[in-house]
Amino acid sequence: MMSNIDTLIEGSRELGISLKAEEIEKFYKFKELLKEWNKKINLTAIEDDKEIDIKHFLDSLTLLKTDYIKDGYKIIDIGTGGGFPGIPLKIVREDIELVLMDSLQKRIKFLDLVINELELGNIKAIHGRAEDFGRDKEYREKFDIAVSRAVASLNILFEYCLPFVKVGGLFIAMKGPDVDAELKESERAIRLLGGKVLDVIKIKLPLSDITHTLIIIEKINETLTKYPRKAGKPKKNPL
Ligand SMILES: C[S@@+](CC[C@H](N)C(=O)[O-])C[C@H]1O[C@@H](n2cnc3c(N)ncnc32)[C@H](O)[C@@H]1O
Repeated sequence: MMSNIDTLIEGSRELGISLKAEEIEKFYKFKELLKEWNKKINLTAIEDDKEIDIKHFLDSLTLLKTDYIKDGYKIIDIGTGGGFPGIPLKIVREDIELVLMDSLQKRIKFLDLVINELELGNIKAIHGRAEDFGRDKEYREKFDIAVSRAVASLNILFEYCLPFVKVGGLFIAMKGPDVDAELKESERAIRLLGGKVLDVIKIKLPLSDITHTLIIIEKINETLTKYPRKAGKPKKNPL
């Protein structure tokens, strides 16, 4: 059986990424912190080493299978939880400027510790709801790319995420294998928020038979000031 580190190395190679020794060390440290803190606060249901590698680390890195993430881009990870996909992305892409956002304070506290221990630069973790930050002028339409994994269904997620993206920028939703129905139901939301579907990419997770989907939305118009609506409203009454 492959050892822990082999899964990560082999799997990232399958994604076209060749990890440096110090990056592997950071993944390893991150995993130890994740497992340790998961005993105290709920961060992930996945606890097996190999599964963490595949379903958290490598899944996050599938973003780099696309060439949408350009050098020095300013990126926000909305509803990052235990740091996915943001932390793995930052470990291998020092060049990007990253904001991690989550509405649970305990998870932000954990991420501050991870950022510190892994000595990651040009990154911060902020506590709050997407609906509130999306109306804050320091964050609204300030990002080249917004990303989000496992946070809400698409019609809700677009209202959470598109307000952060600059016109000309992208929102990348990381989803499971079947997205057709969800995407169809969110056509109106995409349009109302100033977006347009640019690409739908199916990616097989390395060393597994799981297929995931990256939905790439281009921001073609400014988002109307009435969006996002008040905290809780997008989920209660999706567009
Ligand atoms: C199921 S977890 C997914 C975490 C991570 N993205 C992952 O894929 O492992 C969803 C996260 O989104 C956060 N969240 C849910 N609604 C939110 C909102 N309106 N604004 C900010 N964060 C939110 C939750 O606190 C939770 O940490």
